[in-house]
Amino acid sequence: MHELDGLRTRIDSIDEQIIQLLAERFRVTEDVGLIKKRYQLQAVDPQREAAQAENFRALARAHQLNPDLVQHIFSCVIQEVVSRHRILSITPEK
Ligand SMILES: O=C(O)C(=O)C[C@]1(C(=O)O)C=C[C@@H](O)C=C1
Repeated sequence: MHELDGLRTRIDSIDEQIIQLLAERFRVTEDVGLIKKRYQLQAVDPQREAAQAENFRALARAHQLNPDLVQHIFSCVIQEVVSRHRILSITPEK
């Protein structure tokens, strides 16, 4: 159906943009991980995460999204970042 195809094309394009931004975010957090390793900082920063959570929820509400859903999505992303930082911290330098 032509009507549906047009909408699906837009969805695919939005999904691609989300993935590009996600990849960019992981590149930035990789740099954060290197700094944390250099200064022997903890992978998790609870204060920073609490501030981010407040911001995510406010942004979600401003965009008429479910704050719990947005929080959940970012929690998954941040969990992956923390796990990468932990691996990086125990990986010997080349
Ligand atoms: O800002 C940091 O300290 C990060 O390591 C990045 C990040 C994030 O992905 O946003 C990940 C883990 C921290 O607990 C807080 C935030």
